[in-house]
This record gives sequence, C-alpha cells and structure tokens, in this order.
Amino acid sequence: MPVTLEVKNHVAYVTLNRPEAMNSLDPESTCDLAEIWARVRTDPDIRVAVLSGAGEKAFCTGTDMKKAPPPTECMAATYLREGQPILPHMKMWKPIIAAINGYAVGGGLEMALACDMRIASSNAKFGLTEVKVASLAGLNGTQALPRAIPQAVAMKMLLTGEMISAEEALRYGLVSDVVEPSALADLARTYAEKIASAAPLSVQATKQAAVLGKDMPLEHGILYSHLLWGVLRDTEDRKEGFKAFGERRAPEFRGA
Ligand SMILES: CC(C)(COP(=O)(O)OP(=O)(O)OC[C@H]1O[C@@H](n2cnc3c(N)ncnc32)[C@H](O)[C@@H]1OP(=O)(O)O)[C@@H](O)C(=O)NCCC(=O)NCCSC(=O)/C(=C/c1ccccc1)CC(=O)O
Repeated sequence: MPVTLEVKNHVAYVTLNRPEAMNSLDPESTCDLAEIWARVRTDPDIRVAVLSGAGEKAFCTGTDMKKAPPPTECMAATYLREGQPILPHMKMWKPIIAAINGYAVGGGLEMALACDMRIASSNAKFGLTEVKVASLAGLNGTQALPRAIPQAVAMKMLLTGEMISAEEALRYGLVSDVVEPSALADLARTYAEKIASAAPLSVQATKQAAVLGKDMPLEHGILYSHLLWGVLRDTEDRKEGFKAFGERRAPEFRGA
C-alpha cells in the first residue's frame, strides 16, 4: 500500500509508504490519502492523527515527478469541479501532527504546513523547491510558509528553492521539537496520546477557535472562542472532567 493507516489508542498513524521514491506522491498515494483522511475525519474512535513517512530519509518530497500523469482535461474543468487535490482532504477539526523524519520538500512540506503540530528528526530538511522544476508551491506553500516563519527566510526559500536544516526550522519556529531520528516516533506517539486522552470535543473546538480565530480581528476571535466555550459548557465530558478532578482520578471522556 502506498499509504498505510493504523489506529491505536484513538490515534490514527498515517504513513506514506514509498521510501524507495522518498515517499513522493504518485496518483495512488493521493487517492489513498483522500480515503484515509475521510476515515480519520469521520471515525469517532479516532481523536488525533500522526502523518509520517516510511524509512529514515524522507517525510515526503512532493509530487512524484516520474509518475505524474499528463492532464486529460483542461485545468479549468478540474479546478472548478474538484478544486485542488490533497490538502482539502486534511481539513478537519481533529488535530494532525506531522512527524517529519527526513526531507519535507515541495508538496511534502506543504502537507506538513497543513498540519497543526510539526516535530522533526535532526536529519530533516525543509524546502519549497518547486521553482527548480518549473512549478509553484501551489497547495499552500506560497501562503502558509510566509505566515509560519519570518518573511525574509520564507521568501529566500520560495525564490531560491534552498532548503533549511532541522536546526534552522526549530530556530524559525517551523517545528516545535527536534529529536534524534530514533526518538521521533516515540515523541509523536507521546504528543498524540496526550491529545487523545483529553476531551475530544474540547480539543476540536480549541483547534477551531485557533484556526478560524487567526483570520479574525482579535475582538471577534475572543467573542467566537467564548461562544465555543459555551458550546462545550453543557457537555457530559465537561461534567466528567470537573468530577474526576474533585475525585482525584483520571477522567473518562466519551466525546459527548
Ligand atoms: C530530496 C532530494 C534532494 C534527495 O536527494 P538524494 O540524492 O538524497 O536522493 P535521490 O537519489 O534524489 O532520491 C532517491 C530516489 O527517490 C526518487 N525521488 C525523490 N524525490 C522524488 C520525487 N519528488 N519524484 C519522483 N522520484 C523522487 C529519486 O528519483 C531516486 O530514485 P532512483 O533514481 O533511485 O530510482 C531529491 O530526491 C530531490 O530533490 N527530490 C525532488 C524534490 C522536489 O523537487 N520536489 C518538488 C516536486 S513538485 C511538487 O511537489 C508540487 C506540488 C504540487 C503543487 C500544486 C498542486 C499539486 C502538487 C508541484 C507540482 O506538482 O507541479
């Protein structure tokens, strides 16, 4: 399978599984990802996802340029029917953690930018190299990178196609943690299981407030987050969270 899914302890582990091609995205991988993200979004047993690449060399190097099929119709027809591929399938309120275990290049970095948390191994490298192959970081790269890191660094990366190291990515805030390659999967699991042990509706509402609020004036964002707090106020899980605290025990959340 070009992409695999394993679900354990409410965590979906989504792994790009073409290490021989640096986990680049061929048409089958793109189809698999669409199905897998649909399952992650709708399966109530899944509370959080971890996206990673198989092997130790690459997270994902973007489009498989050796297997990209020639277009069968004009772009206007595809665009107006389907919009863009890949990232819309990742749109959900469940958090997604990118565990970047090597090269995150082109569409690979763009997928990582669409995730909510990014952690990396010390051998990771990050680049939007599309200009070098006569293309454009057209999933989200030209928009998301300058919003994620300092503009000057983002523009250097976008215009020259130069890559940055894991250490630089940490310094610029592109990733939150850098660890040895052998420690990355454990760290991803630790973060994912922490998120999965929290109340699922609370986690999803928190992501929604942060994601939607970012594009609102501050006052509107604060009002919106208060409304979301109100939505959560009467949930069974909130009662359980407060009760468990009083009884000095771990809460049992049901997402209700
Ligand atoms: C990442 C590298 C710098 C690593 O170099 P290294 O020398 O360590 O390893 P290689 O020998 O180069 O790679 C090993 C093996 O993997 C194959 N490989 C790697 N990446 C790809 C790829 N993207 N497509 C196909 N095959 C790949 C490589 O050919 C080797 O195979 P072998 O010869 O052993 O059979 C280096 O690999 C590198 O620079 N890779 C390319 C990175 C890149 O340019 N990525 C951008 C692609 S374009 C893109 O992602 C786009 C996304 C998009 C935008 C908008 C809408 C949809 C998608 C743009 C687009 O599609 O137009």
